[in-house]
Order: sequence, then C-alpha cells, then structure tokens
Amino acid sequence: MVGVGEGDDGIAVHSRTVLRPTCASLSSGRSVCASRSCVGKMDLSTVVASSPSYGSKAVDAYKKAAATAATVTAYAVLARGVARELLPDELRDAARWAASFLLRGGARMRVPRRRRTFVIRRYDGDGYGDNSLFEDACTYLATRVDPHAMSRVCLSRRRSRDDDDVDYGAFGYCDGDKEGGGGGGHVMSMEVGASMDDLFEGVEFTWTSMTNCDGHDRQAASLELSFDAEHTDMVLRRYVPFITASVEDARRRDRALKIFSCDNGGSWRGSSYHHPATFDTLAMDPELKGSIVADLDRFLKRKEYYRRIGKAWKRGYLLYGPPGTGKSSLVAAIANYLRFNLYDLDLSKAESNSTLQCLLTSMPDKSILVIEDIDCCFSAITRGDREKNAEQNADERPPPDAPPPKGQGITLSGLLNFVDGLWSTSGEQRIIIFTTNYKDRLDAALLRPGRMDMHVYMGYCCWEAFKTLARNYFLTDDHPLFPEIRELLSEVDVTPATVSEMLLRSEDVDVALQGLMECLQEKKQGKEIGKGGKA
Ligand SMILES: Nc1ncnc2c1ncn2[C@@H]1O[C@H](COP(=O)(O)OP(=O)(O)OP(=O)(O)O)[C@@H](O)[C@H]1O
Repeated sequence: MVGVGEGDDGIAVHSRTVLRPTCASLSSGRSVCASRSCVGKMDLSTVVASSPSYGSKAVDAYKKAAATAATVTAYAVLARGVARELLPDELRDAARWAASFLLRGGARMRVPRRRRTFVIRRYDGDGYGDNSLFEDACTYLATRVDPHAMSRVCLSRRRSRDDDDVDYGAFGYCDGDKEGGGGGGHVMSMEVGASMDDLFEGVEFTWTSMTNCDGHDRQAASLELSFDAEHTDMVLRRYVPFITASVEDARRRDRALKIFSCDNGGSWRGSSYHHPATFDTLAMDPELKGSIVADLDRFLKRKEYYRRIGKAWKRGYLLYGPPGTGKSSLVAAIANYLRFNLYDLDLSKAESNSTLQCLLTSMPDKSILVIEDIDCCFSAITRGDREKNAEQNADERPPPDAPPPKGQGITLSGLLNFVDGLWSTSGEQRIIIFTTNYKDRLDAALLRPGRMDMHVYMGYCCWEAFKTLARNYFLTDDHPLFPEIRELLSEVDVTPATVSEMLLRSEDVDVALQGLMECLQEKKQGKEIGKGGKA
C-alpha cells in the first residue's frame, strides 16, 4: 500500500510515508498536507476521530478500496485456475517469470548467461604424468571447505610435518592447526560428486569434484570449474595464477626446514632444523628489521623483474657486528621467514674450487647458502697486499701446477666467481649470507658495490632491542626499572646475548631486571674508571 486517497479538503493519507515528527494540527488540510508524514504516523482511527466530515469520506474510500481489492483477488484466482488448465508448462513458466519481473518493478532483466567449464584432470593420460594444477586446485579448495555450509565433507589426517613426502590426498589438504580445522593437522576436502562455490574478485565460481570410474580410482579423478563465460580471460589470467601462487605460498610456510652441512667427501648432509628465532623474537633496531623483511618480500616477488633485467634471481646479505649480537639468529629468522633450507658451508671441508663447484651446483632452488666468519676463511690480508707480497717474494711462489695445500685450495675469487656465475644462474631464489665479526678485515672484492646486496650491522643492545627481549622473556612491555635500564643502555655497550643471558637467570621479572640493571651499572663503572665497558 502506498499513499492513498486525497479528500475534498486536500488531506492526503500515506500509510507508508517516511515520517518526520513535526506537524501542525489535522484540522487544517494544508497543514496536514504539508506534514503528511505526521498523518501517516498516526493510526487511521485517530484521523477519523479528529475530523468527523473527513472521517465519513475516508470510511467510504476505504470501503471502496476493499471492494476493489476483493474483486481483483477473485479475478486473479480465476485467471490462475484457467491458466493452469489451458496453458502449456512452458508458457506458464514464461508468464510466471514475466509476473515476477513486473513485481520486481522492472528490475534489471537477468538474461540467462552462457556458462563455461574447465576440466582439470588429475592425470592427463598423455604420458606427462600428474597434473600439478589439479593438486594445486585441490589444496586451494581444501582451504575453502566450510564444514558448516557443506552437507558432506571428507575428513582425514595429515602425515607428520617432518615427513619429506607429504601426501596432499586425492582432493587436497589443509593444516588444521592453522585453518582452525580442529587441530591435529586434519584434512578436509570435497567428497567426490560434491560441489562448492568460491568467490574471487566478486565473481562466483563453482567447483565440482568428479570421477570417471568409481570413487576409488584416483587416476580418473578430475575437478570441474564452472563460471560465466564472460570471465574466461579473468580465470586464465588471474584466478588460476592466484590459486597456484597462494598454494605455493602455503606450502612454503608449511615446509619442514633442514640444515645441510658439507662432509669431508664434499657432499651435503642434511638434518632437521628447528631454530626458534623469528623476526618477532629478534632484538634489533625495528627500522632495520623492517627493511630486511621488506627486502626479502620484494625479492620473493621479483621473478619477472630479475628475468627482465637479465640478472640471476639471487640476493646477498653481509651480516657484521660483534659476537653475540644476533647474526646467527638473524640467519635463522630469515630461513624461518622464507621457509628456505640452509646450506652451511664450511670452506675448510671443500678441498678445491671444483669441490666447491660440486657443492654449490647441487644446491636446489629456494635455498640459503651461509658462510659464517668469512673473514677467517681466507687470508686476513687483502688481495692488494697479497699481490704486492707475491711480487716481492716471486722466488718463493710455488710452481703454477703445484696442488694447493689441504684446506686452502679455495680462493676468495674462486668462491665469488661461482657465486656470481655458474651457481647463481643454475637455480632460482637463492640467498647467500656471509657473516663476520670484523668487516674491516674483509677483502675489498667482497665489499665492492653489487657484490652483497645488503650490508646489515648487528649492533649492541639498544632500547628497542631490549624491549623485544623483555617481551620475549616476560611478556611485559613495562616495568618500574625500565627507565633506569633505558638510561644505562644508552651509556654502555652490551650485546643482546648478554642481556638475554641476564634475563634467563630468573623467572621472576623483578629479580631478572634487577640483576640486569646491576650488571649494566658495573659496566658503566668499569667504563668510567677506564677499564673498558664492552660486554
Ligand atoms: N639480536 C638478538 N635477538 C635475540 N636474541 C639474541 C640476539 N643476539 C643474540 N641473541 C641471543 O644470544 C645468542 C647468541 O647469539 P648469536 O649466535 O645469534 O650471535 P652472533 O652474532 O651470531 O654471535 P657470533 O658472532 O659469536 O656467532 C642467541 O642464541 C640468542 O639467544
């Protein structure tokens, strides 16, 4: 019902008008008309009672309307009966659609859209083996399974995270711990024959899991992706790449890490790697930490960029600073962040450049090569010095074909040539990290621009770094001793390792912080009386 009847006196009654509270009296037709919202807000009986002449007219109008409505209804019922008897089904459907269209007030006409279906088979049958897109789609869909919305869901349990060969199942997996699937690494997936919807960029997609034979024949399994045909390009250019990228990312995060070290025979030996350090637990200048994380993120995303500029997809970091400032912890945090395996190269185990070459070229993609204390791996003298010495001691030089002394067969230039040359182009997404306590002792060849992309100084414990440690150890962001500790940290050099060690001494935050404060005061006094304040 909308606004109805206008009386002789010009009063209009609107039963569904949006109402404003202000209005004048009903005795004046103009005022009622001007504030019709006020009339509408009232009960019709109120209107009738307050104006007798208007009341009788309104009752008449009401009766007429009721009679008309009854007649229309009777005709409608009759017409429906006749239509049911005489019209064929198709025509009735069309009439129903037209009626609903009209009832919706001429809403946009929904022309039935052309649909398209992509079939993604598990096994393409042409001898190319498994279809990795099938596996990606299964894995992706498993993260989208909503056990509250679907009537049938397959549930299984994942193998241990430490297993190299994780089985992703016939129709995908999800980590229950992360996805809230009930813990214990439960796997939820679509039942064969079931369908589920997915929304991407506002477009709805329907996925159906199919099988050509019986439900046990995994080779015959396939997924069907249906959508409005007009979105075909979007599916190929964005939706499918999005699925592949997000699955790759999830797998990377879920990957069990290993650390490899080289044995005396010049090959890698791996073992599980569970270092607890992360960027959250790392105590260092927050700005520097943020810039490292941003650099890593950029590196991961830049496949096309590296291809375009014709450079190998690798990144080098030189970490330097006093012992105990967290260089090894930063390496662990990077490995945990990227979920890349670590290859810890002890150059004394590689007897020659060719052994080094074998080791480096056997490293897979997405790995981190670490050479700790790089300053100790080669002669402490710089290349310039070495060349000068060689000229002066020409007589003492060994003959060119003489074998290098054991353990000293690797040269810095040999290492750098591999890193920049063969190694870097034989794989993708490689990180190389050198650490040193003495940057000033490094060969200029290592320091020249472009060699190591980022030089990271790991320094003594600053106030922000201390706050991270206090949060790690005591889950606290504030304490009455904080101001004094802050003051002392700005006056003495103490490593995060020393602060960590002090905080570990007691589980009672008051006791631990008191101990740390005394330690810092001692260092300050030592510094003041000229005995050195370094930790
Ligand atoms: N920046 C830091 N953040 C958090 N913990 C740290 C940090 N620095 C040191 N630690 C603590 O001190 C221990 C030793 O630190 P780490 O081995 O990372 O230092 P380092 O700089 O690599 O030392 P070295 O040069 O002697 O190898 C770590 O296990 C950790 O507990």
